Amino acid sequence: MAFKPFKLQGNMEHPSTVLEDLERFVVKDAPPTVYYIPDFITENEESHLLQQVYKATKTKWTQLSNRRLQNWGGLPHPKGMLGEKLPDWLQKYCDRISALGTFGGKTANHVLVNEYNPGEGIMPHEDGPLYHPTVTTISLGSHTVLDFYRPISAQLEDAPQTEESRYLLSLLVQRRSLLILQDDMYQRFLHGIQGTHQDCVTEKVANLSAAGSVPGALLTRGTRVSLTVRCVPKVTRANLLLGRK
Ligand SMILES: O=C(O)CCC(=O)C(=O)O
Ligand SMILES: [Fe+2]
Repeated sequence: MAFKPFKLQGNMEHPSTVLEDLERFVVKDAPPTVYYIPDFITENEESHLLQQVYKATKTKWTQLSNRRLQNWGGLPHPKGMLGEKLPDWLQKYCDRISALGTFGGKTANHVLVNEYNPGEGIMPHEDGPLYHPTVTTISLGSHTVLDFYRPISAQLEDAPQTEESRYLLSLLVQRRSLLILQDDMYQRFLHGIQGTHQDCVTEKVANLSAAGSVPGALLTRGTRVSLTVRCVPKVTRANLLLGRK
């Protein structure tokens, strides 16, 4: 496939118009709603973003058992996030993604940077209620496969629910793509990434053709850095926390 960077002029004054433009990127074989936009950023932007991520001081990283992360914008909290100004290199992408109408006219103010080495992943989880129910992800450096699961249900039958039995579908997320999850794919289903070195592409990958792959393909993972761009609607200012006007 010829390399054609994604072009879509976002317009914050008419976010719904732009969401209509996004319709051609809807993944139809998945529950509502997944938008998968290949080549959302150029190769130059990808290397620039990776440079910025790796410029951060060592203390900016939090090492977890199966990945490491940087948190930008503040720590989301039920009582409100104490907002921190985003660096320009992240603000630019928050603005660009928000201009697509993804956050209902609001602007993203929070970015989680996750780094996964081959063999690393993230347990199935929900992103929860602290965010506007939309998650958008830019992938850098390598593809990954994101797996979706039905929630554990209160059941009357006796069959135990395994991760395998709850498995719904997968999305192949290529480097430089933008993934947008909303509605049931945000609110209802869980998502996770298996800690493997290679992905075998199956028919359960709902965005096969958009991601330029075929069933049976074997994809070797490199180090992937993801930028998870979200909007935390409830933000507090330091003064408010200190009881000042
Ligand atoms: O790296 C990804 O694409 C997923 C990250 C994720 O699920 C999260 O940060 O909540
Ligand atoms: Fe998540």
